[in-house]
Amino acid sequence: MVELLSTEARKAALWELAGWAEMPGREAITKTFVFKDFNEAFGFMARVALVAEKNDHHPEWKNVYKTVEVVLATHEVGGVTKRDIDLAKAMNAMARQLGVS
Ligand SMILES: C[C@H](O)[C@H](O)[C@H]1CNC2=NC(N)=NC(=O)C2=N1
Repeated sequence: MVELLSTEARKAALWELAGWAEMPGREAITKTFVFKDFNEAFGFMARVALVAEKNDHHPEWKNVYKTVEVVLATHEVGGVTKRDIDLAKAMNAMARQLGVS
């Protein structure tokens, strides 16, 4: 069973995750990505979807035109685990490949 990160571990991990923040009122991390256009935003989501399926760990996200709002938490344990940190890192890398920080 995957373990919840301690508060200090979660905060330390967030230092390394450009643009990610704790979600107010919920143990989760969140980031909003803004892309050049819808095509890039959806291309990002398609790439992330493949990684999420491979890792069996999925984001909660909302896409409006060129914006993708993402929330990551591990539902099985009701909070933030290493899986969320790893997916956030992967998302930042995939966004950077599209020229978005
Ligand atoms: C059955 C399946 O393996 C589980 O429901 C997986 C799927 N993807 C998941 N994604 C996330 N974010 N949290 C989970 O606990 C989770 N569990």
